[in-house]
Parts: sequence; structure tokens; C-alpha cells
Amino acid sequence: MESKRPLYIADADFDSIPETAEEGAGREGNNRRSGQEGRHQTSSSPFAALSTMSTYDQELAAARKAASLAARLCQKVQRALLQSDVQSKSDKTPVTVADYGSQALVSFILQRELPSENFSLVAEEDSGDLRTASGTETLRRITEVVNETLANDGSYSSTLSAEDILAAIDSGKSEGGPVGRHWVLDPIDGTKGFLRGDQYAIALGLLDEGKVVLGVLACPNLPLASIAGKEDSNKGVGCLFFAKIGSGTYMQSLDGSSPVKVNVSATENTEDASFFESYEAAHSMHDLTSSIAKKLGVKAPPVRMDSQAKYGALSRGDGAIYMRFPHKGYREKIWDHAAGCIVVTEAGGVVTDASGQPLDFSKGRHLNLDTGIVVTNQKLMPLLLKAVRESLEEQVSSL
Ligand SMILES: Nc1ncnc2c1ncn2[C@@H]1O[C@H](COP(=O)(O)OS(=O)(=O)O)[C@@H](OP(=O)(O)O)[C@H]1O
Ligand SMILES: [Mg+2]
Ligand SMILES: [Mg+2]
Ligand SMILES: [Mg+2]
Repeated sequence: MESKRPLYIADADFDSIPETAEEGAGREGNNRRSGQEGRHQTSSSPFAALSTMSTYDQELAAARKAASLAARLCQKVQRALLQSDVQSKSDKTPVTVADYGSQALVSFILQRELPSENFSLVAEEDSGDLRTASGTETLRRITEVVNETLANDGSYSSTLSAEDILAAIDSGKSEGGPVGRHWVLDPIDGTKGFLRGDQYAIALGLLDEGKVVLGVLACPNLPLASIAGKEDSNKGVGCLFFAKIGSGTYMQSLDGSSPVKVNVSATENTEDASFFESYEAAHSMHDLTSSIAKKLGVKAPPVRMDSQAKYGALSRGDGAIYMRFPHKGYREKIWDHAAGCIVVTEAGGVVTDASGQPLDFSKGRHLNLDTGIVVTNQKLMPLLLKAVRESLEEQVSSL
């Protein structure tokens, strides 16, 4: 039988979250932060209304643990990134030892913490390239860094073999869909940002009957203070956002501070509303978003940031709008939005496609959506959608 110690991150902060996913009952919080900082409210218990374990609490505890440990693995690889750790996939996008290692680790932890005959994981990476002769050294590095991360944490006594790593990665091949529960994982979202030393996220969500019911975003390079520059900027970096349906969104530091409740910006004035978009121009049409922002009277320049760290930053009000308009033919993947979507909606925001429809995560590994994705607060959404419609019409008529 495995020896386990309690979930290591902020496990003392919740009355309703189990110390391990299996143990169930919580314990009295004894490590609470007092006072308020900026617009984030501290909370004695994020889910205080619930005195006993409620739906998805075990899953959320396991997800927080998995994403936090995966973040440690990524930080370790990023500090010592070797050229040989970076490969190119068949679609020419980059993948690193950390993408594979993070996926193996999250898959392993979820299966250990939540034993189930029906484990289903929809995740970005697969082991195809690692099973070829040229993948042998990469697989050795992945196995090494996963085992080092597990050993340093100390929760599990297992050592994983290369075969175990391949199997853990390949358990992410599920097609998802509208029935049952499916974990959705982007082991590193924003791999290009990761390689540049900029923003990236470990993004883990859970679908139940086609709906996102919880999400965790680990953002190792995101400052704890608002990037809008209104707060003390000496708080350090490394944020963990988490949200459970109906329970709000919380943020804590990756090294385990007490969670604070976060909310999206309440601004009703488009002139004050700064907006986020992809760092990579290839991922979103910057000229189109610039035309939309102009119609809205947005004064600030766009904040270009990699990955779902944008959803995290938006959930705590660092900016008010996120726009994403991929170039023609690109199909969005569910792991690029599932966790971010619930983190923003539970913080009071709205996420829709360009025609105002909610995102539908029940259609398999892809999202079938109209043109693009927009995110903002409830007040600004009608104005944003009107500006989007007008700019898209102008784009068509100029062709
Ligand atoms: N052509 C194209 N168009 C739109 N989106 C694409 C495209 N190619 C890739 N991707 C996906 O973008 C994910 C990275 O997120 P962002 O675009 O938000 O950040 S960034 O611009 O890469 O910095 C990135 O996620 P990761 O592969 O996990 O890094 C991709 O899934
Ligand atoms: Mg991604
Ligand atoms: Mg990825
Ligand atoms: Mg990728």
C-alpha cells in the first residue's frame, strides 16, 4: 500500500477539502491570512457553505495537487532547459520534456488519488514520437524528471519505469464527449512562452456530462500582484487559480499561501477596459482585435500574453477583455479553454464565441465554434459582441 502524506499545498486552508483525496473529511483551517489585499478577498473557507464533503471536492483536491506538482516539474525543466529537451511535433509546433513530463505526472496523480474504472483524460500530448529510436533519450529525461519530482514531494513511494511513463501519457487519448466524466489537460499551455521564459500554464479541467465543473490553472511565471500595476509588485511569482462550479474562483501562490477569492473587473466603461490577446500573431488576428478595440474606445495598448494565464489574469481583474481570433482553418482544442473558461465564469465573467454562444465542450477533442472566442464581464459583453460583429462584417466586405 502506498504511503501518502496530506495534499501538500494549502491543505490547512479548507474545512471542506480533504487532506488527501481518499481521506475525505477536512480539518479545521489554522493557517488563514487576515485582512484584504487589493480587490481580492481573503476567505476562511472558499466553500464555507459546505460543512461536509460535497460534489467534486475530492476531484478538486486531486487536481490542485496534480497541477501544482506538474508546475514544479516544469520549473525544474525550464531552469535547466537543454536544446535536446525541445522537439518539433508533426504539426511543427514545439513540445518539450516538460510537456510530456507534466502530462505523465498529472495522469499518474489523478489515477492514484481518484481510483476509478472509468478514468478518462483528454490531453494534448501522445507518446508516438517517444516510442521511436530518436525518442529514447527524451523518454529517459522525462522518466528522470518525473521520478525526481515525485521523490522530492514524497507523497508516493513509487518509481515509474519508462513504460509507466508512456502509458500515463497515452491515457490522455480519450475523445471526451457529452456523457460521463472526462479530465481535460493541457500539460503546458503556451509552450512557446515556456521556451521564451514568459507565461505558460498547466491547465486541468473536469467535464461532467459535457459541462466544465472544475478547473485549475497553475501559472508558474505569473506575478501574484496584478499586472495592471496598481498593487505591490514585490509579492513574487507563481499563481494557482482554481474554481468549482457554483463556488467561485480562488487564487493562491504556487508555494501554498491561503487562497483569496477573485473577481473579474467590474468596469462598465469600455475606455478603461484593457484587453488581452495571444502573444503569437499566428494564433490570433491582431489587426482584427485592434479594430474591435478602436470601436470600443479602448485606450490602453493590448496586453499580449501566452497561454491561459490570460484567463487567470482576467479572473482577478488585471484586464477586462480577452479576444482570440485564430486565422482561418484553425480548430480550437478543448484543453486550450476548459480550465480557463470556468476560472473566469466562476469569477463572474462570460466566455462566448464571436456570435455570443457559450463554448460547447461536449463535442469531443475540439470546440466547434463560430470564428473566435471573447471574454469579458456581463456588462461589457453586449458592447463587445456588437463591436466584434461590425469588425467582422467590415473584414468580409474589404475582401
Ligand atoms: N495557428 C494557431 N491558431 C490559434 N491557436 C493556436 C495555433 N497554433 C497553436 N495554437 C494554440 O495556441 C496555444 C497557445 O495559447 P495562446 O495563443 O493563448 O498563447 S501564445 O500566443 O502562444 O503565446 C497553443 O497551446 P500549446 O500548444 O499548449 O502551447 C496551441 O494550442
Ligand atoms: Mg495549449
Ligand atoms: Mg500544450
Ligand atoms: Mg502544443
